[in-house]
Amino acid sequence: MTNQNVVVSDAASGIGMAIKLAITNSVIYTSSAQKPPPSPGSYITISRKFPKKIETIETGQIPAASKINAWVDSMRASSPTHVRPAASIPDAGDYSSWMLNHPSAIDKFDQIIRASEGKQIVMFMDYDGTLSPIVEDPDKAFMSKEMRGAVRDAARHFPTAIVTGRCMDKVCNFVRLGELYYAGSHGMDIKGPATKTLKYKKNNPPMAFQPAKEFLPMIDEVYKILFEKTKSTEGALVENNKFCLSVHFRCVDEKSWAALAEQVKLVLNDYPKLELTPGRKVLEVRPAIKWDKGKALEFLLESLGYVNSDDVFPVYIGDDRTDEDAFKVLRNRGCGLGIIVSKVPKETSASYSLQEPSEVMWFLQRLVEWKRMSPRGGH
Ligand SMILES: O=P(O)(O)OC[C@H]1O[C@H](O[C@H]2O[C@H](CO)[C@@H](O)[C@H](O)[C@H]2O)[C@H](O)[C@@H](O)[C@@H]1O
Repeated sequence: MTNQNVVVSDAASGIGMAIKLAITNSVIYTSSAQKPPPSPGSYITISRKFPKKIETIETGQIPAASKINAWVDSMRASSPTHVRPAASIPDAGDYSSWMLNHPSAIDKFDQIIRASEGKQIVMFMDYDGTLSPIVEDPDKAFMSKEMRGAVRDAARHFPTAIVTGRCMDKVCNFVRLGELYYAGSHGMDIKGPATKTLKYKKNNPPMAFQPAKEFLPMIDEVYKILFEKTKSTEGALVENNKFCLSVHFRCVDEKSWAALAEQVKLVLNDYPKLELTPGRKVLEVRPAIKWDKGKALEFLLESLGYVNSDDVFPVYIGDDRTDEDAFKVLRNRGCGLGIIVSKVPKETSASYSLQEPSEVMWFLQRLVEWKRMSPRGGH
């Protein structure tokens, strides 16, 4: 284990202790020794539970062929267009028994509302495959006007965050709603709403957090190398998501997947501080630090002042493997719930399911309608 990638440090430690994070140019200093002079209004006070430092993860060396095959299988399995026999999904069982364990969040809407009683609902949503349908060209993954309206309405009543693998600029361009919290690059680029005052909160202090800032030059370097190495593979696409990269396989002939994955891994062998994770017909290159969508969810909850699990009911909706980190956090905290967006049985820590983005929209609309009708009139 190496500590070279530590970007957050804290002279004082202690669970649940209130600290002040000084935000300067999106760098967070948590030790008074390192802090630049305070400027008014540039602090957020959060009750912290975070590690003193964000540790790196050992990524190991050249993977065996079995690992490449596992990635390829995983990418194939998470494809919505790939028809698979239920028996090929380990431990998932068939669809109906899977649905017993992960019932529709629409069918169980009343049950969900009862569970949230007396608590502040906080909405977390993934972008691709959750708010926008999966399409071949990542630059054309637009969300519909109706979906934008549903998310806007949700944000009027509940703190609402988008947690995505996309870089901040891209997701903001797609969503175009200033009243949301955003966690781009798989939670490695967090910012609060541009809108000054929201209904559910009197003050919205400026918020920003970039725990992998020091990886920027490395990510840029690897982007250029991967771009060069993969350009001869028809259909391959490397997307720069600022703190992460996505190598897209969706338009590559499946027969070439293993070779492409091998090529990517060979490049990564020279960068042990980066790791590879499979997604929906994509291999994600990420800094090997202990920070993910689950940590981003915890950070946002605590920044919003919801330290106590009894006061808050976080709802996280997502469709991808990277969303599992957030589902696990909710499961372990024993508060709120995870909703997986999937038409097929999947191994998941989510407790409910929705089939596709149109159902996500419906769920959001129903939630807003319920809030409007509730006795406290949307508070
Ligand atoms: O965390 P997310 O918001 O789900 O982002 C994960 C990746 O999503 C995008 O890729 C996926 O959607 C594309 C557009 O529909 C699709 O072409 C691709 O096959 C999917 O993997 C995005 O392009 C990636 O950068 C994100 O990391």
